[in-house]
Amino acid sequence: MNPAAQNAAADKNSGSRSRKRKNRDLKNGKPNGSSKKRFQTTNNEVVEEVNLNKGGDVNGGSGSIVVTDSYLSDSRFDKCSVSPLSLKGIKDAGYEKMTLVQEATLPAILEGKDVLAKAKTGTGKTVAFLLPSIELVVKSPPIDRGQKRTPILILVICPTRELACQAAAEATKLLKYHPTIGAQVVIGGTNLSSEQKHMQSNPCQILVATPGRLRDHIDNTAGFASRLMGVKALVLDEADHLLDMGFRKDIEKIIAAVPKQRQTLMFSATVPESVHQVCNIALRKDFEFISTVQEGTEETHSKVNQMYLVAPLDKHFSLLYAILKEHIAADVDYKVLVFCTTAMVTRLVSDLLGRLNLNVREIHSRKPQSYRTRISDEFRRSKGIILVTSDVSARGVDYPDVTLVVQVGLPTDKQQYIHRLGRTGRKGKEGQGILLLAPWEEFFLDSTKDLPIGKARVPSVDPDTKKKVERAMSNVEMENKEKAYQAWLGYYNSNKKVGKDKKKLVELANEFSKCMGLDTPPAISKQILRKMGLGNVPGLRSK
Ligand SMILES: Nc1ncnc2c1ncn2[C@@H]1O[C@H](COP(=O)(O)OP(=O)(O)OP(=O)(O)O)[C@@H](O)[C@H]1O
Repeated sequence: MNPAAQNAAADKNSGSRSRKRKNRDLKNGKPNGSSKKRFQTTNNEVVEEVNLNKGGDVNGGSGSIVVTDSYLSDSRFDKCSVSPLSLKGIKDAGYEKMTLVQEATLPAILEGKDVLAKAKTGTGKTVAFLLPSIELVVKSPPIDRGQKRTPILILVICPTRELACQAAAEATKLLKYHPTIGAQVVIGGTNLSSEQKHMQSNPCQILVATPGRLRDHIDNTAGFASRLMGVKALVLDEADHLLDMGFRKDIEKIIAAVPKQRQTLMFSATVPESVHQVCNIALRKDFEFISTVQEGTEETHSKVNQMYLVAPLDKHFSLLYAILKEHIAADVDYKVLVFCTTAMVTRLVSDLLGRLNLNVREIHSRKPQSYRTRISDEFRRSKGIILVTSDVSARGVDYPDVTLVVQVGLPTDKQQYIHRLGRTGRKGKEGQGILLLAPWEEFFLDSTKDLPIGKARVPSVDPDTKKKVERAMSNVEMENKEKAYQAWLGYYNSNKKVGKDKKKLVELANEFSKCMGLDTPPAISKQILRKMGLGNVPGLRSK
C-alpha cells in the first residue's frame, strides 16, 4: 500500500475506530451470527425474509443470511427456474452461484413485478436483469422470420456507450445456446444506417441502447416505432442517472414509445430519495423496492480503502504524479483509473502524465467512438496501465482488477463519487480510492460523512519531482491548456457552491491557469463567456 494509503489507513483506523468496529460487527453478523436480511417494498413492509444459509432455493427456503461482504449468495443457478439453455450459457460464463442482487430480484421479476433494485457496485446487476429478461423472451411466441418488423421484446437503456456495449455483450454471452434469440446494441458515434441494417437482418428480441441514439431510431428508422410496440420489459440500468434532468426528456420520449402494459426494471448502486420521487414516471404503483444494501450500512465496499487528500491546487499535478509513482512501485500489476472533471481536463492530465513517461491512455466524449472502444477494450484486458477518464467511465463499466481509482477535483455529487470508486473492488475484491481536493472543495466531504473515507496526510513531493512535472507541463500544447482552462471554468461555474461567487471563481480559475504554467490566463470567446454568465467578470480575458 503506498504511503498515502498507509497514512490514510492509519488515520482512518485512529480517526474512526468505532466505525471499523461497527463494520466488524456487520461483517460477522450479530453476536449470535443470525442477523436477518429483509427486502422491503415501497411501503416498507417486509416482503420476504429470504434465507439461504441452508442452501434453500430463491423461491422459498428458510434459515438466515449472515450479512457479510461476500457478493455471492448460496443460491445456485442450477437450482433456479430458468430455461436450461440459459443455464448452459450461465455455466459457460463461469457463473455458479447467484450474487445477492440476482438471488434477491429474480423471483419478483419472474413473477412479472416492476422492480427498483439497489445493489453495490460490481455485484452482478447486469445478469440480474438480463437473465429474467431472456426468460420473458423464451416464454414469448417464437418470432415469424418472414415478418418484416419483428417485435423488440426487451429494451435496455444505459447512460453511456461503453456500458451499453458491455451489457449487450453480456446478453450475447447468456444467449449462447439460444440460437433464435438475439441482442443488438445501438449507440451514438456509430453509423445509424449500419445499425438499421443490423437490427433488420439479425434477431433483435433484446435491444440495448443509449437514450440519444434510441431517439434517433424512433425518429428516423422506418418501422422502428412499431417494433418497440412489442416491448414486454423496459430496463433502466444506472436508473438514478437516467432519471436525472440531463436524460429526462429522452427517457420520457422512450417511455411514450413503449407499451404502457409492460414490466419495468430499474437498477443502480445508488438510489437517492429523488429517485423514489420520480420513478413513478416509469414504474407501476405496486413496484417492489429490493435492496441488498442493509439500511444504515455503507453504500461502498468495506474492502475498498478510501482516502482523501486536501492540498492547494498548485500541488495537485505533482501530487497526482507522486501518488501514481508510489502505487506503481507498490504493485507491478497496477491498473489505475484517474477521473477528471471534464473531457478537456482529462486530455490535459493524460498528456501531462504521458510526458512523464507513465503508461497512460485517455478516454472521454471528445474522442471518436472507435477510439473509445479500442482504448476501453485495451484497458479491460491490460495490467500495468493508467486510464485517465472523464465520467464516461464512471458508471457500470466492468474493468477487472482495477487496483486504484483516483478522483481529481470535485465529483458532481456523492452518487458519482460512489460509482467512480466502484470501478475498483468489484466481485468482492480489494481496491483503493483516493480523492484529491483543493481546500475550497473540502465541503464535498459533508455529503459523504456516512462513507468510510479516511483523511490521508499529504505525501511530500521532493523539489526534483516538482521541477520534472513543471517541465513536462511546459511542453503540453497551448491549445490543450486553453481548452482545459475553459472547461475547468465551465465545470466549476455550474457547481452551485463554487460557482456562486463569480469573482472568487475567476480567481480560482486563474490559479488553475498558473498550475498549467500560464501567468496570463487564456482568453475565452465573448460568446462563450456570455453563455456561462461570466460576460463582465473582472480577471477574465475575452477574445
Ligand atoms: N453470479 C455471478 N458469479 C460470478 N460473477 C458474476 C456473477 N454475475 C455477474 N458476475 C460478474 O461480476 C462482474 C460485475 O458485474 P456487473 O458489471 O453486472 O456489476 P454491477 O452490479 O452492474 O456493477 P455497477 O454497479 O458498477 O454497474 C462482471 O464481471 C460479471 O461478469
